[in-house]
Amino acid sequence: MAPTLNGEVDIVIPTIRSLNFLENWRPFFEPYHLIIIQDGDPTKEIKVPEGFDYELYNRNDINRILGPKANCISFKDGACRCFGFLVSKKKFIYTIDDDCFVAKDPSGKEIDALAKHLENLTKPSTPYYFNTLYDPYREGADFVRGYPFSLRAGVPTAVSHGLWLNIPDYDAPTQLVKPLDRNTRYVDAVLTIPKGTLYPMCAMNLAFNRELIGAAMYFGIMGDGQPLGRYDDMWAGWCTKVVCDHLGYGVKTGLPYLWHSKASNPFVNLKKEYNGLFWQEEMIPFFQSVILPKKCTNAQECYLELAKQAKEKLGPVDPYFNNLADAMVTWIEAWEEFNAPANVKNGSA
Ligand SMILES: O=c1ccn([C@@H]2O[C@H](COP(=O)(O)OP(=O)(O)O[C@H]3O[C@@H](CO)[C@H](O)[C@H]3O)[C@@H](O)[C@H]2O)c(=O)[nH]1
Ligand SMILES: [Mn+2]
Repeated sequence: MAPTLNGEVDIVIPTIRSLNFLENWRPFFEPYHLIIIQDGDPTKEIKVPEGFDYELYNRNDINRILGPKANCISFKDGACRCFGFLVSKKKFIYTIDDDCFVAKDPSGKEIDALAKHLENLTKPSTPYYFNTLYDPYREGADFVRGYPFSLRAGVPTAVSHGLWLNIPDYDAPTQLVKPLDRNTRYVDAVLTIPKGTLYPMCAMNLAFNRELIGAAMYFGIMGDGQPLGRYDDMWAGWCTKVVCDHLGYGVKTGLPYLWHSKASNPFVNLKKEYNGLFWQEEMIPFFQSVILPKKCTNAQECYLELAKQAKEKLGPVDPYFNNLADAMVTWIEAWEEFNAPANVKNGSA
């Protein structure tokens, strides 16, 4: 059974809408602390349903707390959520969108998504050799015949990527041509993504070990004033995967599911994503060819090296990547300020 670990988990929610969805999660989220990032107009009053333990930050708070470094936190894009990762002091983060609800498994039972993520994160991963029965650490499963005993201890899990029933995480062109597509397929599986394989990470239903990989879970500069939006989680997913591969951590995908209720507007999304649809053809090969030096032994060091290589290799694609690489460095400066053991800053609003 999944551990509760409520003193060790923060739930981070970016929002431009309302937090009514929390009512649906009440039995599952009430024991935990919420960090809410209110995006858009900071003068708008946002209601948090009674009984939840939370801290809330709007743009004015972010500017006040980070000063000049606030320019590494996006405005008018879900990427703003990474401010919550920065100010958290917990070991684990679960981040979820405000249009996501509790899904049911095929037996009709409500899925406790956070509990399943914690189970994924507290059990090892197997990135070096694929187990054909998927997660060998699940009850009722094990390593299959031919699985080397030397690899059966696995490696620490840094990221748990959950999936979505109902509205799938499509890009704008796919949304435009398949507006009625709904995901009804519940696949009862958790897989470790093999070492050397990238994946499109979605932040709608995502958990990670902040101590292991938090410094690399930066969502970039997107949205207002930038030529790119909605690639926040993709960028963070590519960065964290290459860092996990280098440091020997695992990334899992599959269970748990949640119910994604609202399709964002595909025309608006197309405008935001437009450059990314071209640039991803350069970004992904870049990440596929990144080699991090042996001297990088933690997420911060890896991330600074990644920023350097991104500037060198992607800067010529578009000047945007020079700014993104600079923002990555600013993020690490902020991360070190907030997370230095001797200098733990109180980020409370
Ligand atoms: O300007 C904004 C826009 C949105 N948010 C908050 O971010 C999440 C996700 O937004 P939304 O539901 O509109 O987007 P989707 O297309 O369904 O989600 C996917 O796009 C990803 C890329 O950003 C995202 O991670 C995916 O899940 C909601 O909570 C919005 O309120 C925002 O803060 N600012
Ligand atoms: Mn959504």
